[in-house]
Amino acid sequence: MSKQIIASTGSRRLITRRSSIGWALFVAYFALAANHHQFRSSSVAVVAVDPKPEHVALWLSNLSRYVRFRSGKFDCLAGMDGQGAPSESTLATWERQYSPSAWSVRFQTPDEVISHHVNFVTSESERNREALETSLNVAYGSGDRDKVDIYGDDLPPDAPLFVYIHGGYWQMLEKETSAYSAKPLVDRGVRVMIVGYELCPAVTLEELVRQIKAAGEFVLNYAAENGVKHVSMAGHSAGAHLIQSMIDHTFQNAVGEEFNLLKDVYLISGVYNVQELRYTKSVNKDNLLGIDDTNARRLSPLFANYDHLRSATGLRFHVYVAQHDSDVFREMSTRMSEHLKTYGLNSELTVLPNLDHFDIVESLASADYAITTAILDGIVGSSKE
Ligand SMILES: N[C@@H](CC(=O)c1ccccc1NC=O)C(=O)O
Repeated sequence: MSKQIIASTGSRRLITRRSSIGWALFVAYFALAANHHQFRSSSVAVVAVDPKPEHVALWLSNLSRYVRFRSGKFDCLAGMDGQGAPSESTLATWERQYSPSAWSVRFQTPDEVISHHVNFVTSESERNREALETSLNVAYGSGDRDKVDIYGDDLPPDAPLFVYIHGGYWQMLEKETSAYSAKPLVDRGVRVMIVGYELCPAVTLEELVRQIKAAGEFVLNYAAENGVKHVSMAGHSAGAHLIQSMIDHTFQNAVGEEFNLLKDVYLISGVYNVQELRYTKSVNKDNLLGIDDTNARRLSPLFANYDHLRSATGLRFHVYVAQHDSDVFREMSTRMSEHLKTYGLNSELTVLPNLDHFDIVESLASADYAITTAILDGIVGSSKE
């Protein structure tokens, strides 16, 4: 007994020295873990781990960014404001994180994922045009693509309205191939409107946001004129970005009372931060989106103010992301939902298992799919209130 006491007293200095070494190791481990954390949940700041000495400063800056993030003082996802272009390895990470087709586990190659998606959405949309009563190319603006297609036009004029804004990084796809959700909804009494819009680079992203606001005004006017009580709006990927950009303070003011007809917003695998996209060749070759240091943050819904929506009674956000979306996409959705909640808004995040960035919307062609039933439940739920 006394021997043990003597032994422990005698080794106290050693213990103290050991614990300093322990602390040093702990701090070093934490620095690496923080960097690794940023690598994984990379919308915080995607910086690939690189042991070169010039990256030590970057690690330290990432560590401080991580600490600021954990303490709630972090306010910029990319952390790129005023920091210039990313390193080559960081950019390579971003290219992959922002290439949804690289994350699908359904096919061997990203090209196969995309070509399957395009084939699927094209044939489903064609089928729906044949099967359903339509009113096509109803103009909301003067441009060639400033038009909507209406499905289920034989339903009563005041039938609930579902509006869909397709994705494709603001540069691909079109309303004609984006009507795959129509049948299960029309079959249950919901009129479906698929929004067309001009693509980049024919317009800049900034112009496109203005255009989508015109589409939104058109939709809500249409609803008001036809006695529609419930409008739901869904956007996929770039389309979710467009919805979140549309519903700003000016839009709400311009639309007036009719804004309150918008009840449910479905944000599916959305892009909510375009800052890193300034640099990615896969998305923004030759800056086809027209984003730069002056507008990238303003065009990123994650940094937008949604305080005005507190007055929008009964508005609910349903944020969905796929298990097989990339880290950046999952992080963006998580933070979008949290961001909305900070304004006291009703928002719920759902990570859908066994789906990727593409079948998360392809599945809207099925009546028993989680998002399809949520859309229908949202309408039935609202009518009971
Ligand atoms: N080049 C992209 C394509 C893409 O992201 C995409 C394709 C179709 C519909 C939505 C997409 N993503 C965002 O809008 C990819 O690698 O997956």
